[in-house]
Formats: sequence, structure tokens, C-alpha cells
Amino acid sequence: MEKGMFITVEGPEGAGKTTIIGMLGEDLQAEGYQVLLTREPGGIDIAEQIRNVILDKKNTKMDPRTEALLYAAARRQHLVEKVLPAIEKGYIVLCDRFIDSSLAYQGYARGLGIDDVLSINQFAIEGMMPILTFYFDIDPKIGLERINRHKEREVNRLDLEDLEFHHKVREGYYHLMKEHPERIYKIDASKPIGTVYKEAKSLLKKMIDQED
Ligand SMILES: Nc1ncnc2c1ncn2[C@@H]1O[C@H](COP(=O)(O)OP(=O)(O)OP(=O)(O)O)[C@@H](O)[C@H]1O
Ligand SMILES: Cc1cn([C@H]2C[C@H](O)[C@@H](COP(=O)(O)O)O2)c(=O)[nH]c1=O
Repeated sequence: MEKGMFITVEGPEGAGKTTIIGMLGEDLQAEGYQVLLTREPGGIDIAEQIRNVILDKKNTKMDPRTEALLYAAARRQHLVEKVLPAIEKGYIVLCDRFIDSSLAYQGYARGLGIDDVLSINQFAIEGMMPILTFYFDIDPKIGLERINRHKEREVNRLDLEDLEFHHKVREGYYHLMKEHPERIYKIDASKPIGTVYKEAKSLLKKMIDQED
């Protein structure tokens, strides 16, 4: 593969994104692909620092627009410093969250409006969109129960939003899926890990074979 690919994984809290990305990454590497696993917000030093500010439970006064701008700033730095160079070198980049998170969480659930949040993000990403996005669909109550059971995972400021907010996030993703059926592929993340993994792997392989 001369030029790489950019693939994102989206969904509510505890949907299993990190788990499945890890499994896919291991598999693709074993098959000889160059793979970069990364996440948003974060993935590089500056963006991890921004992540700490956004997700710190003490920052209860954060204004929704400030929040949206911080996510977009972290996204910009991560894209130019890590994602784009890797794609240039032929890597398959699997990114845990990207712009759709901002559209679903800040645009839809926070009520800033999908169009306004899209527009600040367009400035940040300059048209760089994933070729494929997996949307891991889960009832937010089940997702939150999963992360509460997983004791090493620290509960952050966004996790602490009420259940209604998390339901709105899911609704936001449904809206995005309707708008972009050519890019966003829904996976039922309530199924056992092995089933979710098989479905994601099969679609990913199809996409890679098409691009080869
Ligand atoms: N399909 C599944 N069935 C049951 N448990 C699962 C499934 N997928 C993941 N889990 C478990 O749920 C917990 C959360 O998974 P994971 O960290 O992968 O979710 P996530 O989508 O990355 O969450 P977040 O975005 O909130 O960090 C982990 O303990 C994981 O082992
Ligand atoms: C990229 C991005 C993320 N969020 C939210 C979604 C989660 O609540 C946290 C990130 O935590 P995770 O454990 O790494 O999933 O941030 C958001 O609201 N907007 C975004 O653009």
C-alpha cells in the first residue's frame, strides 16, 4: 500500500472501541501491514495536555464553546503531527474518535448545532476525512455500566453527564449515520466481543483490499 488509510471508530462511552481497535491492530500487524493506533483527544503530547484540561472533573465551569474549540485544537495538532505523516508513509491509521465525536457530543448533545461545530472543525481538519468510520452502537446505560465495572478506567468529566446527555449523543450519531451512509458503518456493540470484532474485521479487510 503506497499511501495509507484513515479509519475512525466512534460511539458512546464503553461501546468497546478501544478493545476492538487493539484487536484489529494486532491482526493487521501480524498480516504485515503498517498500522498506527491512536486516539482523540490525545495521541501526542500537546493533545494529551488538552485532553487533561477538557476531561478534568474539576473543570465544571467549562463553557460548551470552549469545550468544542479545545477538542478542535487537539484534533488539529494530532492530525498534523501524527496522523498525516503516518498516512504519507503508508500506514493504516485506526483512530479512536474523530470529528463525528465533536458533532455528536458538542454539536448535538450539548446543543451547539452540528453546522457550527462542523465549521470550526473544517478549519482544523482542512477536508481530511476518514475513508471509513465504524459506529459502535450501544445503549448508553449498558456502555456506562461497562466502564464503571472496569476499575482501571478513570471516570472523566464527560462520563459524569446525566443519562439524558448520553442518550442525546447516541441520537446525534444516528443523525450523522443518516447523513453519511457512504462512510459510517453501524456495528451492534451490544454483541459479544468476538462477534463485534469479526464484523469490524471483515469490513476493514474489504476496504483494504479495495484500496490495494
Ligand atoms: N462487546 C462487549 N461485550 C462486553 N464487554 C465489552 C465489550 N466490548 C468491550 N467490553 C468491555 O467494556 C469496557 C469498555 O470497553 P472499551 O474501553 O473498549 O470501550 P470504549 O468504547 O473505548 O470506551 P470509552 O470511549 O468510554 O473509553 C472494557 O472493560 C471492555 O473489556
Ligand atoms: C474526540 C471527542 C471526544 N469527546 C468526548 C467523548 C468521551 O466522553 C471523551 C473522551 O474519552 P474516551 O475515553 O477517550 O472516549 O471525550 C467529545 O465530547 N468530543 C470530541 O470531539
